[in-house]
Amino acid sequence: MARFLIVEARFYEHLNDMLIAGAREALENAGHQVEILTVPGALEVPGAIASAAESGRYEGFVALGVVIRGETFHFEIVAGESARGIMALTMDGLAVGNGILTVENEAQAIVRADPAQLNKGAGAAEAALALLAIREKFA
Ligand SMILES: Nc1c(NC[C@H](O)[C@H](O)[C@H](O)CO)[nH]c(=O)[nH]c1=O
Ligand SMILES: CC(=O)[C@@H](O)COP(=O)(O)O
Repeated sequence: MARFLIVEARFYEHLNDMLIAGAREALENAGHQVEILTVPGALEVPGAIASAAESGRYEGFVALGVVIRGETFHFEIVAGESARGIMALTMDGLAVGNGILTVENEAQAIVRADPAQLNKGAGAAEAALALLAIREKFA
């Protein structure tokens, strides 16, 4: 049993609830413990994971959120920088699955977040599980 922290950017509540449901189910079905930490937006996710990792309380992390393209360049900043921050944590050796959707519209997000459709929350949880297994293999 490992302890996982889901860090969710609660920018689009209804979409996040679906991502969380998928991720939680995947982790709990695999026998792991899950806690949830909520931050305002995708840009806060990497920093929150970094702070939680310092506590030493968690073996793995799942980043969840939705970034939907608006009218300005802001989309590129939020989507790119959140992914860059999460990748930096991964390269530092943390087991982090990235389930922050970066989409053109809400319809694309629903298909991807819905556990009955593409279930990207579970996909991110499975990625975190895979990285944790690799960490343990080379420990
Ligand atoms: N536009 C979206 C954001 N923007 C907010 C930022 O993530 C951040 O919270 C703010 O700039 C304060 O630092 N966040 C999302 O998760 N999704 C979006 O579509
Ligand atoms: C992440 C975004 O791009 C979005 O929410 C911001 O929208 P806008 O570019 O229309 O200000």
